[in-house]
Amino acid sequence: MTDTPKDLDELRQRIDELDGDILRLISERAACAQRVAEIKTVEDPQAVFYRPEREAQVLRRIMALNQGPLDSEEMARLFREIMSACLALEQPIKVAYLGPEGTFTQQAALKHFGESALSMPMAAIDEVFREVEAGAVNYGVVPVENSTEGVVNHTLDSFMDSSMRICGEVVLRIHHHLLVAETTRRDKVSRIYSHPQSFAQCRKWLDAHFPHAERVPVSSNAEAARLVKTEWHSAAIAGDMAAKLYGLTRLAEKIEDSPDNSTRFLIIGNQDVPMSGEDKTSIVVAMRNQPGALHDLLEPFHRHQIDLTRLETRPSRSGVWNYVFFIDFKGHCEEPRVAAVLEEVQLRAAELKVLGSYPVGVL
Ligand SMILES: C=C(O[C@@H]1C=C(C(=O)O)C=C[C@H]1O)C(=O)O
Repeated sequence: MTDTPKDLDELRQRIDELDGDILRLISERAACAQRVAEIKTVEDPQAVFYRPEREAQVLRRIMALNQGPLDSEEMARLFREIMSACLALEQPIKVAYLGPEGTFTQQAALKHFGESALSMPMAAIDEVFREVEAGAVNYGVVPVENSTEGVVNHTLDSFMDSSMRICGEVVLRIHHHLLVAETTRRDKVSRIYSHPQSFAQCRKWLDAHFPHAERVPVSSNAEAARLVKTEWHSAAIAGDMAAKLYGLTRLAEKIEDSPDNSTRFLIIGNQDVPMSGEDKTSIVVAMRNQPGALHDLLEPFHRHQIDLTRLETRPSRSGVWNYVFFIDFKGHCEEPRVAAVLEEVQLRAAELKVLGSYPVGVL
């Protein structure tokens, strides 16, 4: 922009011009993405258009280039939607998530794939796995750990019986609100519905503000929001998606006890994701039950200076090995250093399964 427009009319004219430019550029970008899809289809008629590593690179580049005034995350969010719409031109991506509609998992699915994805609620985590395995959907989204409540065991257990790969991760800041309906008598709230995890995450706030209200655990936050619609003396603890879905208003906002309450979700699919430049790998390892087993398992990571980001233990269900370890670490299995560690672990372990290498969550 050479000279600064001075009055409102001029500014609005300039905005119209810029919108025209943006429109033209987005259309040109969409045409390029369509062309990429055509080339992919010629190479392989069954080609998967969605490329997690490429999308992560696009978003990271945008964040690095951004100079404001919008913050980088906001800018990446806009580009996330542009990519989502471009991809949907070819085929809207189908994503199964742990439902019902209005849960944080749906929010995570849309944050990762954008609003043009078709998201389908499933009743349980193993159903999400089954839908992906059966090819009914392209990907699945399941919660795996919460910063205050810890690991989601169902998800880890599902990986033990499944051949699904991890294709990505997404971290969502979890904000809980106390929600009421238009008909709720706000001064007479005597019952609060929520998911047990959300109750746990808001326990101190509830003790301070609603010590006498009955806390009724239900299967999801969205279910809690639905129930509130029918009862004048009830409130729900749930997030923005559920509030919007059921037309509830916030009696109190962000009532979670820990201000950086977040949940990590995994994207599961049946694709091996190439390197993006900033990746993580997840493995599950069964060790023989003998003294020093955990030390033997971790020693190669230490020696090759590989950063562990998570270690979980689950009882093995086979009975032969007592415990299995879920390990996340920085790096991609195609990197020589990571390949070397995995080879060593393989020798020491009773069983090793690489669940996937995938881009570190960008948004
Ligand atoms: C265009 C491509 O395909 C898809 C669309 C992308 C985009 O709009 O930038 C990026 C990765 C893929 O999910 C590609 O592989 O480059």
